[in-house]
This record gives sequence, structure tokens and C-alpha cells, in this order.
Amino acid sequence: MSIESVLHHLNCSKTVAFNRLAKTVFTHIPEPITINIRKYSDEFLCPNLLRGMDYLRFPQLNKGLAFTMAERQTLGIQGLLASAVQSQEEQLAICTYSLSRFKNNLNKHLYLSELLDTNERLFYELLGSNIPKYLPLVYTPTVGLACQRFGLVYKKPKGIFISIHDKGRIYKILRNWPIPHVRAICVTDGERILGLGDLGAYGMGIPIGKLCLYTALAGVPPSMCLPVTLDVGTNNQSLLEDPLYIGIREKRVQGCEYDDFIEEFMEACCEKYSHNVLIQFEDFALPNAVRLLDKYKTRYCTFNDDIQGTAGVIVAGMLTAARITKKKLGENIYLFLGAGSAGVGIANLICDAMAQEGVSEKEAVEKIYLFDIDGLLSTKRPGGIPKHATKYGKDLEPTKDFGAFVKTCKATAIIGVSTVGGAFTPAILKQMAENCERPQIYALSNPTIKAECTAQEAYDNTEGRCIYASGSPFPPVKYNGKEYHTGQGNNSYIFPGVSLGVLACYAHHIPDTMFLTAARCLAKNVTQKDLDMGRIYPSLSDIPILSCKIAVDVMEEAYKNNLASVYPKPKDLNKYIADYIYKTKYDDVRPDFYDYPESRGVQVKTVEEMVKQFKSKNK
Ligand SMILES: NC(=O)C1=CN([C@@H]2O[C@H](COP(=O)(O)OP(=O)(O)OC[C@H]3O[C@@H](n4cnc5c(N)ncnc54)[C@H](OP(=O)(O)O)[C@@H]3O)[C@@H](O)[C@H]2O)C=CC1
Ligand SMILES: CC(=O)C(=O)O
Ligand SMILES: [Mg+2]
Repeated sequence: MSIESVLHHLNCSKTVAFNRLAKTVFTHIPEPITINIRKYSDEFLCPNLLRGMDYLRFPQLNKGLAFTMAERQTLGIQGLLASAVQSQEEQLAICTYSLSRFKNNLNKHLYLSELLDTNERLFYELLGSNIPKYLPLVYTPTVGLACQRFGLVYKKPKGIFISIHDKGRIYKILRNWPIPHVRAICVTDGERILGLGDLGAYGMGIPIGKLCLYTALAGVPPSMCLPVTLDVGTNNQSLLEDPLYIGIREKRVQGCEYDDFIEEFMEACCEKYSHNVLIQFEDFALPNAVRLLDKYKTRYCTFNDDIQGTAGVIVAGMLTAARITKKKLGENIYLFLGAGSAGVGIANLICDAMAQEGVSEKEAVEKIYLFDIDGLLSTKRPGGIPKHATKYGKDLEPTKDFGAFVKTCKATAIIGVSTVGGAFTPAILKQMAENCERPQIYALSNPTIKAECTAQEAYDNTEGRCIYASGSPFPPVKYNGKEYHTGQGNNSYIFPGVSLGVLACYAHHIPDTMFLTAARCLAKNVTQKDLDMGRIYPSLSDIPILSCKIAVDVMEEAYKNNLASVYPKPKDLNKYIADYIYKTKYDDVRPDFYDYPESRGVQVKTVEEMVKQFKSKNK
């Protein structure tokens, strides 16, 4: 049967037919049809061609029982929904209640994931209604658990898997993503998922979670976002033997084959989605993370969140801490447990921030000490110093005794990015309290079980004098009859806002300086009330507003340095950003991906316009 006769038989437009029957029909059609598939898939979800049922089936359009009677009649979905008409507020209340009935966080995560598959705007409305409560369910720590159980969690595609066996066909695979106007990609190869190690294709939970935060925390329209997992195998033996494992059951590919694969991926993304598509690298293992960032940061619009985003949030914390300690950055001694992507990324940005205080690079480096699994980065140690951290090598005797070194170097700030839960022992914390009046303790490893110490431990062992932040959230600390709400030193304060700014002005590169700009903007927005509560970051609920502020600062910097591509420069960047962001309310928006066909010259009608037209026709 030819495609034309299939379509004739269906008696409906080609695009609709394709959308509805792509799976059942085209899978049986021989190869030449792929040319047509490309053409049709570009028209996917064109609003004028949607059928009623599609408004219930596509989470981007679905409003569930919130479709009014008039809408139901216009769209041809009357009877497909129960008679009640609910407001979005009522739906929100029902979701809040439903979610509260689950006792287990993974089940809550699954509920939210299904809501996202059903009604996208309601999902984001719910997240936005209480960010501190819901963020830990879609992000760290629960996302770690979801990744570990991804074989059970995985139901519907929320992103693209590209395997090493797809080499030579990456562009074609990207074309299969149904929404053509992707602007931001978050990609992982699953080798270092949080502090949980190599989770292979199960790592997909991370790009999905990070891109959820693009929307929930910065209002980036979800249809612009594409999560990608590059499945190059896994060296995790238990996954290779896990019957539920969803990735390829092979050892990781390395060397030239890996590099060529990544190169093809980068090129394919640009070919498919334009040259300034933003590509965020997430949770790559150390050697690849550093190498790929160096290789691509001047060639593509890309950043590595673990290196640069993390650096931004921690330097912001340190700038805020300076308000408490009355000491400049250059007057501290920094000691890192962990000299990987996050550790060296933070160290480098501290140096950049000190440079702005007038401290020379040599002096800055002298104030920073790093430990990795082999101990202090000492020029005298047998294995030498990893290349990415050479400049931090100290001409000191090698030691593996981190605890003793806290005293030797008189650290005023310790930064845990080691993946070793509990590594900041009570003895270490007590020593920090002896080293200075207000010791800074950053226990940044994720998820919660990997944190180098809890918030309560930090307070208990420093006479309540510490300045503390952790990568995953901890319950409030009780100390000396007072309650403290410590902050989350997590890159989620930085990457959504930076990405929003980059996307909004179509910046073509993302220099390191943008992360310092973001850090300064974040630090500036910490209030005295935050400090009094014991946190060096604003409330998590404030992130959406902060992201807009960061985006504006990032755009200013992009324009100043000729990195932006939207000209003329918008007169009022605040307004430009406010107009740009995704709105979750049913009434005051057209569903997100209406925007794209319109921008391609397709006549678009909102549901509201259709209702109006319907009413006037039926007068
Ligand atoms: N809060 C946040 O926003 C962020 C938190 N993180 C968290 O930080 C942690 C590290 O991430 P990342 O830097 O990307 O990971 P990497 O794998 O790049 O680095 C880990 C570092 O820890 C070192 N290490 C491992 N075990 C020990 C040990 N027993 N003693 C001393 N050092 C040790 C490693 O040494 P070696 O290389 O020699 O093995 C390496 O230097 C993760 O848990 C991650 O979740 C990461 C990014 C953001
Ligand atoms: C927060 C984050 O990016 C990480 O733990 O890897
Ligand atoms: Mg990460």
C-alpha cells in the first residue's frame, strides 16, 4: 500500500494522519518514506491540524476537567471528560492532596512524573506553588533514587537515547523528537550521576530533572528543552547484570571512538537545531567533563554545569559569607575534599573572584588546597597531580590525612565535593571552629547520603558558629534553643538563570565570566533576613525571580561582549525576559508550543480565540 493510498483511505490531512498513525502505519512502510517523515514531523502538533482527542492526549495542551463546556464543544471532546468543570486552582488542590497521600518520596516522584505526562501546565503550576517542598521530589535527593530505579520508573519517552551503535545516524535520531524547535539540550553519558557513580542509561533521570528546573525555576518554555542520554555502555557490573537495565549491555566505549561520537553529536545538534542551540553537559565523569568543556566551550554554545554552575553558586555563597565574616575572599584559606569537576571548577572561579579584588593569580592559588582520593595535591606525591588541577599542586610533603591538614593549613573554609558521605567528622568540624570565628562548611556532595556532614552535625561541632551550606536539603537545625534553616549550595540557583539569559538573547558562547556575573547577582540578592535564618542563599521559592535577574545580567554581559544575536538589543531587558517566560496559568497563555508554528508563519488560533469564533458562529 502506498502512503498516498493510506492517507486517502484515512480521509484526513496528511499531517494529522501522520501524527496519529506514524507508529502503526509508517513502521511498515519501506525506506524511501523517511523523506516524507521528515517533512511531516516538522509540522507535528501544528494547532490548526489537531483533533479534539489530541487536546487530551498531549500534556502540553491538556487541561483535563478545566476545559470549559464551550471549549469541549468547540474541540469535539464533550463526553470524553466527566461533566464537572474544574478551575485550575481546584485541580491544584486535588493534586496537592493526592501527592500528600504518598508516604514514600519515590512514589511522589512517580506521581509527579505522570502528572507531567498528562498535564504539563498543571505540573509546573504545582511545582511553582511550593518550590521548597516539591523541588526535592523532582531533583536531588529523590532524582538520585529515581535514576537508580530507572528501569522501573521508565514509562514514556521524555528525552532521546542515542547509543554508540547509532554512530553515523545521530542527526536522523534527533529528527525523531516530535517538537522541532528545541533551543536547549541537557546531555549526560551517565558516568557520574550525582555521587552515585556510573548509572549508564539510567542516568536519563538527570537531564530530565535538570530541564524540568529550566522551566520550574526560570520559565524556559518546556518545548524548547530536550533531555539526551548518550548511551556508550556502562562499567557498572550490577547494571550489566540487572534484568531491568534499559541501556546497552556493554562496557563503556572510550578513546577515539567516544570522542568521534561526541563530535558527531555536537555537530548533529547544530545541524538540526541551529548553531546557537545551548548544550548543557551534566554528570560526565571527570576526565571527559574537563576535556570536553575545554574542547567545546569556544566552538559551541555550551557549558558544564558541574564545573561552572557549581562554581557560580559556591562563589556566591562565599561572597555572602564575606558579609558575615567581614573578610574578603582573599583573606580566607580554602581546603577542598575532592579535586574533580566541581572542586576544581569552584577553585578556578574563586581565583577569578579574587582577581577582581586585586589578588594576583599566584597569591590566589596559594590560598587554595585540594585533596583527591590520593591525598593532598602535592608536587612530591608519587602519582603526580591530575592535569586539570596542576596549578594547585603544592610544594609540600604528601599527606592523606585531611583531618590533620585542616589544622596545618588553618583552613577557614572546607568544601566537600568528594562523594564521601560523613567525611567531615566531628573532629574536623571542631578543628574548623578552632581555626576561626565563623568557619565555612560546604558539604556539597549529592544526594543526601553523600553529604560530607549534615547541617546539624556542622552546628553541633562548631558551637553553632559555622556558616553552612549543603548540596541536598537538610531539615532545620536546632541549636541552643534556636532554629536555623541552612541553605542549599546547589547549582540550581545558577544554571536556570544563566540558560534563560543565554537563550533569550541567542548568545553564541558562554564564557566563564558569565558564571561570576551570576554569582554576584545571586549574592546581591541575599537579605539580612536570610542571614539571620542561617542561610547564605535566598529561599528556594525566590529562585524564579532570581533566575530572571541573573538572566538580565547575563544578557547585559552578552551584549557588552558581542555574544548576543538578538538585535536591536531590547530596550527593557526586564520586560523582555518577563514576556519571554513560560506561563503556567491556563487563562493567560496560549499553550507553549503554539509559539513556534506562529514564528514560522503558520496561522495560529488560541483555544480562547476558537471559542470566540465558535460562539459567534452559533449565535
Ligand atoms: N551541590 C552541587 O551543586 C553539586 C554537587 N556535586 C557533587 O559533588 C560530588 C563530586 O562531583 P564531581 O566533582 O563532579 O565528581 P568528580 O568525580 O569529578 O570528583 C570527585 C573527586 O572526589 C575525589 N574523591 C573520591 N573519593 C575520595 C576520598 N575518599 N577522599 C578524597 N577525595 C576523594 C576524587 O578523587 P579521584 O579523582 O582521585 O578519584 C575526585 O577528585 C558529587 O557527589 C556531586 O553530586 C557536583 C556538582 C554540583
Ligand atoms: C547538583 C549536581 O549537578 C550534581 O550533584 O551533580
Ligand atoms: Mg550534576
